[in-house]
Amino acid sequence: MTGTTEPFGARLRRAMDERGPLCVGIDPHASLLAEWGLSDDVAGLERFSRTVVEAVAGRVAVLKPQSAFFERFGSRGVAILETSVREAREAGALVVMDAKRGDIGSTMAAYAESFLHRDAPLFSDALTVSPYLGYGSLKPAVELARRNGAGLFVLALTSNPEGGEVQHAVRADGRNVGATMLAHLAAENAGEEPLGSFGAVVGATLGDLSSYDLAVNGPLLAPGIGAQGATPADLPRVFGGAVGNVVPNVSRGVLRHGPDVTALRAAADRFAEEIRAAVASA
Ligand SMILES: O=C(O)c1cc(=O)[nH]c(=O)n1[C@@H]1O[C@H](COP(=O)(O)O)[C@@H](O)[C@H]1O
Repeated sequence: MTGTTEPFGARLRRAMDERGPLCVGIDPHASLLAEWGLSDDVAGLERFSRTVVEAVAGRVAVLKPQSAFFERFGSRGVAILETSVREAREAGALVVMDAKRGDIGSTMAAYAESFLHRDAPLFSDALTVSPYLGYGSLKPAVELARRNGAGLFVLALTSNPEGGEVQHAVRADGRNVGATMLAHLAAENAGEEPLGSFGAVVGATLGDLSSYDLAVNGPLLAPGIGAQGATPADLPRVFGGAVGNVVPNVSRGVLRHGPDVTALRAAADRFAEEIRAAVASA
């Protein structure tokens, strides 16, 4: 299969192999707009996003716009998000929309239509979703993603210290909630080659995860490198044998080098090289 009907997992595997697995976040924090000498308004947002796309969309596998920073500006911010998604995809990057959606099934279907329907203005290659209304509540998103060659990243073991109170909670069967989400994803991706389209979010900050079965036959989006303290060198220790399926995300660690396009590119290239070396050493 070719084009957008080819499953996300296959497209992602190819992009990771060709470009390396780095995912750069487009996170236009107000503080970064200020550091870049931009105004905290729609014009500043547009300049910021355009610059990031121009700098890295032609060289990294994945760009991950964080929707909240665009929604902050209302409909005009969302219009810029639409443009960023389109331009990043045109430049050859896959786009993971970081909107962390999650709701009861019927409403989840509408969220899925917003990001995973090919005719939607915000159609993205994949979407981050929260399974904490129950993994089954995500079913409409799973089904629409499958039909459209898109993917999901399900929050399983998040990078923030507060996540443990939910994700480490132990169920009656002795398995914790995060591990349960990983097991659902492994079932979703069973038999898919070269890689399933349903990934987990697993923080790079979490230390040794050897008690978890990370072999979900899908990508593992790993935020936490850079500003949250993890480094590329941590990846083999944290992810063990699953490190080859890890998509490490760096947002502020790259973005703080802007607004100069060359400096942003150089920062992304440095992370990409450190990640390549770390994965190769595993
Ligand atoms: O889903 C995510 O991307 C995500 C999950 C998670 O567990 N932790 C986490 O930091 N993120 C996102 O990853 C990005 C991390 O940004 P930096 O800390 O600046 O690299 C932000 O956009 C977060 O919203």
